[in-house]
Amino acid sequence: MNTYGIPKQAVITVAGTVGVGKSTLTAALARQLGFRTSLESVDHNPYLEKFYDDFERWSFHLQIYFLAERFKEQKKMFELGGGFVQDRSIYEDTGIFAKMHADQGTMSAVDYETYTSLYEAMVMTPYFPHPDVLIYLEGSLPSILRRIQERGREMELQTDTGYWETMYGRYSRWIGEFTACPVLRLNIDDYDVNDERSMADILARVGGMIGSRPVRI
Ligand SMILES: Nc1ncnc2c1ncn2[C@@H]1O[C@H](COP(=O)(O)OP(=O)(O)O)[C@@H](O)[C@H]1O
Ligand SMILES: Nc1ncnc2c1ncn2[C@H]1C[C@H](O)[C@@H](COP(=O)(O)O)O1
Repeated sequence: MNTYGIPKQAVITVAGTVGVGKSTLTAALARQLGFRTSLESVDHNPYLEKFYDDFERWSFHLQIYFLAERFKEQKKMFELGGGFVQDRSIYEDTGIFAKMHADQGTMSAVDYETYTSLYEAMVMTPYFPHPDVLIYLEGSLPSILRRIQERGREMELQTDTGYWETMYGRYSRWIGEFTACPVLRLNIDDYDVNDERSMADILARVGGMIGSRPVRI
């Protein structure tokens, strides 16, 4: 247990829409806590650029790839006994991305069914304890679009703004119904990743939420 009341085997997940600041906050919190990070790899993803080029053709491949990557990360966190800050949850892959593409017809019904049954089989394994706290990052759509712009990933810049707007709306509804673990909602205007006190304040709130609840790993 550290000064924030966060057990050393805890798993904290940072969730939120593309560009909101998950990776940046994940790194800052892990540094402050002395935890490891579990990060999404964009650079080595063999499907992501193809997917942005042609959603219909590559949706299923990409979702299976992300599922496999998340599963490997999940297994690693489990085997190392926790102590991780994780960039994005598996709940978002299924509850936001896969569902959005299935609903808008860029993933076929049969592919979505296959994906969902694989996901359900995976979460039934012992490697899938829920995170101790999920930090949900939120902010205004213009601020988030600005961040996507400034980060400058070509494939995202070439994607229609409507895609990010739809995703933004889906995230807002999704988090309102999310019950898998305790949620700390954090507005992106209310913290500074370069300020230790600001990070300590977030961690104290996380510690308060974990409180005496048993850590699952
Ligand atoms: N607290 C912050 N203040 C200002 N800019 C930020 C902040 N957090 C992230 N950014 C910038 O916003 C962009 C997206 O951040 P990133 O952490 O990659 O988002 P995500 O992982 O959610 O896609 C990056 O250019 C990053 O430098
Ligand atoms: N499950 C996913 N399906 C489609 N696209 C996804 C999924 N998970 C992440 N992505 C995309 C979105 C971004 O372009 C990159 C990285 O996400 P970020 O929110 O910037 O960490 O991958």
